[in-house]
Amino acid sequence: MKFTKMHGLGNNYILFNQLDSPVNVLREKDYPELSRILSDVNFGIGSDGIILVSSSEKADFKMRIFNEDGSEAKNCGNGLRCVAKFLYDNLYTKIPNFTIETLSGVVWVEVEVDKNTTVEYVTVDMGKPKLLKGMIPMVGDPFVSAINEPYTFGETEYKLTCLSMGNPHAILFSDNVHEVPLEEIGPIIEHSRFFPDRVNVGIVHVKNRAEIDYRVWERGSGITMACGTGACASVVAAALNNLLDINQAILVHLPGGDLTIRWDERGSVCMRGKASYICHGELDKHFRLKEY
Ligand SMILES: N[C@@H](CCC[C@H](N)C(=O)O)C(=O)O
Repeated sequence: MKFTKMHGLGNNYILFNQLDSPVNVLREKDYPELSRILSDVNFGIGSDGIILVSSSEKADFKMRIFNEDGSEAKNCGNGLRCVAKFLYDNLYTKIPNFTIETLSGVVWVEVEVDKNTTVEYVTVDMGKPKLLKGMIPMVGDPFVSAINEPYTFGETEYKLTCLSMGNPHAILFSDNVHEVPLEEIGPIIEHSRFFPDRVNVGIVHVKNRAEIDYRVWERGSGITMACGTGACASVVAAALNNLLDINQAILVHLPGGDLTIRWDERGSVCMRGKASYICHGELDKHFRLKEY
């Protein structure tokens, strides 16, 4: 089983290309375990999860993503940019814009190549944010949204703005993204009773009306260097709290680098950023690295 390890701003995934092999050596029930084993930084390869790329009946290609803990997510912004780069660089498409099916729907991507004609930047139309509690999902009236609503965790109250970008995000605002102990409150909020499917937790500092800082605790993976859907969710959350001017490109600073996000309130959220290779390799039938 050949793999390619890639990252989008340090958010790193082990990608399995299932486009060429009609006989899939992996079975559906193997994926969660494979993700847990390979993601382990001490005994595996080390990653935030695995990504499967295959053909689709609804779009040009299909992507599935499993977190480090083996849970399957419906969407992954950084993963989509990696998959788009992989597909174009490896000549699975010669057209710079194409569609990818995810479990949360079909997205449109566009690649920009550098002077070596390999993909440098990818823009993804991440679709419309889902703002109603029932669609996130979170507890409470399913037909209202959670904008700067107080929630208590233990002794501490946090004001959360929650929405789904295909996967659920809870955003809280702070004057400094490093001031809030994300390692402590991330898992508490992720597993709290307010979010039946758990949640990704983000801290946002609004620097000015076109620029934010963002740190994330990812559902199923913990602290990561970046989260694409989370960056989109942060911009939407800040706009809903009237802290940003929408209909313009917002610069999002993440620990692993920058993304540009644009949300037209009537429509989709568009994300533009880089994707990169880390290494290629091969696994044996016990999911261990093949040595050469
Ligand atoms: N890092 C991703 C999101 C991956 C899935 C997430 N942890 C979840 O379970 O919802 C991104 O770039 O969007």
